[in-house]
Amino acid sequence: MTLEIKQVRKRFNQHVAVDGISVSVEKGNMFGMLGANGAGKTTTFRMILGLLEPTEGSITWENKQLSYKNTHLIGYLPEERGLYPKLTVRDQLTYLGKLKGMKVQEIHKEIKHWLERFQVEEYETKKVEELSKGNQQKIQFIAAVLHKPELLILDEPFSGLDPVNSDMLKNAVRYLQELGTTIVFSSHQMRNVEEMCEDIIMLKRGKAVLQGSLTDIKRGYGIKSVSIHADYDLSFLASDPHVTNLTPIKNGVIARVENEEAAKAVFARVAEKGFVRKFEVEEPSLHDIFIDQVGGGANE
Ligand SMILES: Nc1ncnc2c1ncn2[C@@H]1O[C@H](COP(=O)(O)OP(=O)(O)OP(=O)(O)O)[C@@H](O)[C@H]1O
Repeated sequence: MTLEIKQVRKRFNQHVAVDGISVSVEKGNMFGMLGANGAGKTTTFRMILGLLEPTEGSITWENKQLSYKNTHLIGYLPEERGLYPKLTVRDQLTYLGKLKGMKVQEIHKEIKHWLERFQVEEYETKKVEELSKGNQQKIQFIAAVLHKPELLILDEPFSGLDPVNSDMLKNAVRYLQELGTTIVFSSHQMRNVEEMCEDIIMLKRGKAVLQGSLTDIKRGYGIKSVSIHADYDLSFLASDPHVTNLTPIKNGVIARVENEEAAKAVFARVAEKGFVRKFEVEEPSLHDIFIDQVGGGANE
């Protein structure tokens, strides 16, 4: 394991923001941290970065205690973006690269590479304040990865980006993962997490309510979504004891059931009524699981 968070608690006066979480992330993995607003994600990131001290527990990177002095190892895209508006993109990135101990020549090589990758070469000599919000976000991302960190922490990296820029950033994150970077990110957009992460933790008021491989979580999660198409009215399923929620769709319904046994019982019922055109049991989406576990707050 590379990043090891063991039984970490963080208390602010009487308020427990993170309540005994343990997380292990292997080298080169992409790990998703989920939770509603105020669940404790940013506090956990700040503890990983050594900006906050855990009240209890430990955080290690390759078995060594992490501290703010390890910043060359870590890249961080904070949730609250902050660049110097009056500086040009090149001066800004050069300044930040120097803080990470990079040589100017190396910094300029990396700046060129990243500006080209993000198709914003023409902004190199522009002031940050002249850039759109989405383009500022790309620059801030570059600032986080310029020094080729081993561990990359991204707090809501895709928020506020249009679909094209969001894909561009996702590809950049995948590219860094291929180079061996360990990546931890938070997102309220469940689809992004489904697309990108192998393992996740879902926090609720500082506690882990779900944790592990995304595939196992989905497979093992009781609730299933059943898509049913038939030529007759399926609204009678709304009162079926096995159906917890029924949504009409074109040509049929989506029924939520607790488990496979319930799905079988529903199938028997609809088959009894007549010909079933489609009966498909799907794993729940991460969005469904989030709503079920955390009770709202996922922005899709
Ligand atoms: N410095 C602080 N002092 C006191 N309370 C704090 C401090 N920082 C965070 N908290 C509290 O800790 C809890 C967790 O906050 P945190 O910012 O970690 O949540 P989050 O999961 O990142 O939320 P969001 O999705 O809104 O960014 C919140 O209740 C917050 O008010």
